[in-house]
Amino acid sequence: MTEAAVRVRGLWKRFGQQVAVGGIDLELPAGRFVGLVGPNGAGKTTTLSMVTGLLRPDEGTVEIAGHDVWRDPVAVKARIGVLPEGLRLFERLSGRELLAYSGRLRGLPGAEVDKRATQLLDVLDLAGAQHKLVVDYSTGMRKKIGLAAALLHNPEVLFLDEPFEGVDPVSAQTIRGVLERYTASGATVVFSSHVMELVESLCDWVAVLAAGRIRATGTLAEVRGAHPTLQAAFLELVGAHDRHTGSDLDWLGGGAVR
Ligand SMILES: Nc1ncnc2c1ncn2[C@@H]1O[C@H](COP(=O)(O)OP(=O)(O)OP(=O)(O)O)[C@@H](O)[C@H]1O
Repeated sequence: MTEAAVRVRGLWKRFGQQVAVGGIDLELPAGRFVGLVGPNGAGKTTTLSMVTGLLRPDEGTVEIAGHDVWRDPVAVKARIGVLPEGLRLFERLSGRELLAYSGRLRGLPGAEVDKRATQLLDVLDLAGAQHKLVVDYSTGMRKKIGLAAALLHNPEVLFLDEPFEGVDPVSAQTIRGVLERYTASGATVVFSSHVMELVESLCDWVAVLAAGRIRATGTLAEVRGAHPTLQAAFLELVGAHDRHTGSDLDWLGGGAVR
């Protein structure tokens, strides 16, 4: 049994009366492609923010590769890469300058940063736009340059919050290829999504979150159980099958003006 990449115990976060994360225990195995899935407002972003040291929990602990996120932040930050939701980048740098800056900030020698940046820009199909300012990048290009910056120091664990949102199928395929290559080398990817088909096709390990609590964890096959798809299992786990489907919106559609 390999060491857990991420170990979360008793994690809580409240925003006023709102419980965003209500006591999460979670062990994410190393070397896996892990999907953190849940409906809107389930607490995925809040959980990932606490796990990566961006938001202080009210209660609970998080360890990454055996290091406590809040007691040993430098060791943790050296081992992780993060592509957060609503990624903020230095807009007035070019893509290449942004990578040079990230690499030097991580303590990599200049020549190594140059080499890795060239390779990442190439693989992510950004070589042609490397001298363009980030402010002029499209949504997909921003995700890709953010991913390159998060990978440059070769982290053990990569956290991605909705990495495919706003990304066209070609760029999504490119990102996917890079992530598959990365996990094949033994690294761990943890990404959040509410797109079940994507999680089902990419992940081999899944944690289902709803209303701030973990509803199921395990391999894709374990979480799917007897259901034909992860989507069907997910709808049952989050209790969505009970929800009304808009049958009382009797005024909607048909085009008739009343
Ligand atoms: N800074 C904040 N202040 C107040 N409430 C917050 C804050 N951040 C999150 N919340 C609330 O906490 C809950 C969990 O939000 P969170 O963004 O973690 O969910 P999510 O699963 O990432 O959702 P989505 O898929 O829609 O991005 C929601 O009810 C949200 O309104």
